[in-house]
Amino acid sequence: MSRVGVMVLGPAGVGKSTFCSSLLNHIQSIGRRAHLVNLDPAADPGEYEFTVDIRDLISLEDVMQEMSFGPNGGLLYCFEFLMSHLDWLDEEIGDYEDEYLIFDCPGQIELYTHVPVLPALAKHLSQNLGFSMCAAYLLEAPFVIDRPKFFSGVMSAMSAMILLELPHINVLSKLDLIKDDMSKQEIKTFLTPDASLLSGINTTTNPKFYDLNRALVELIDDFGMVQFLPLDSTNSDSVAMILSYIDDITQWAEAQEPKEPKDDVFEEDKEDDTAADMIAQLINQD
Ligand SMILES: Nc1nc2c(ncn2[C@@H]2O[C@H](COP(=O)(O)OP(=O)(O)OP(=O)(O)O)[C@@H](O)[C@H]2O)c(=O)[nH]1
Ligand SMILES: [Mg+2]
Repeated sequence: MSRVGVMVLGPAGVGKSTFCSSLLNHIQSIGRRAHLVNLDPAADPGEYEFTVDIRDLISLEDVMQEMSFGPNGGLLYCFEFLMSHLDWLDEEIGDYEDEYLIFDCPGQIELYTHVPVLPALAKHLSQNLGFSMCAAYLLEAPFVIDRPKFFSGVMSAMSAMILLELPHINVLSKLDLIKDDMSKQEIKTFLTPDASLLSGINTTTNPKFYDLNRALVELIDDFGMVQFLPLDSTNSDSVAMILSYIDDITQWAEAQEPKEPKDDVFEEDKEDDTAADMIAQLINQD
């Protein structure tokens, strides 16, 4: 028996809620159980059907009206309020077993870079409620194909990875919007960033930043943990491929009924092939 929690993170508008909904639909379509948990106190009312919704506890609109906070201060207040009412969350989450809970998070970047509320929440879910937690950090492809923006996105992804200390995948969303306009090789450079990015970024920045560019590229290369999975939320195969990675890092399969060792090996090989095929197909590779 196990329960998995996926925190879907990333800057504003990158496609988090769309991905959460596509992931939910896909998990349900393959006969598994999943639920959406909304952690965005400013989400549009009625856009998606959430099983658990922070707006039932506190909404940003009320906080801004009653406490005279602005949107960012109000959001932090909402999270602090949630952290001091975790018994509410525990009760709402209940006793789901063998299920996925998909946490749709707000797009305010400070939540992933230096405010410690999300790490504290993730810790509560894993240590006190027994969730196998992971993070999916989204950056949108049309934004990050501009090299300097790609670097700022990668730094924010690394920052979330370090702050949250969770098993982590990075996702390059909205790939459908760029894949016809870029070469396969270029897209691959963004999916698996390495030292070859340096020449690309130097052509678009002032020479006085070359040393900084080199230091950043070396940091990303040395860190060696930044890779992106391609996502087109309208393509169910793409969502299936990302789910196979989430299953892997949360050890979903291991927690299910034991299988014959021979079957296990076969299934693992098959899954790896499917993921590699899918990535190649999404970036139009042979
Ligand atoms: N073409 C394309 N558009 C997408 C994709 N995913 C999301 N979008 C669009 O991008 C816009 C923002 O999507 P959301 O899912 O609301 O993004 P979000 O990250 O939840 O936004 P915030 O919660 O405001 O931070 C919407 O218009 C979506 O339809 C995708 O894979 N491809
Ligand atoms: Mg959203």
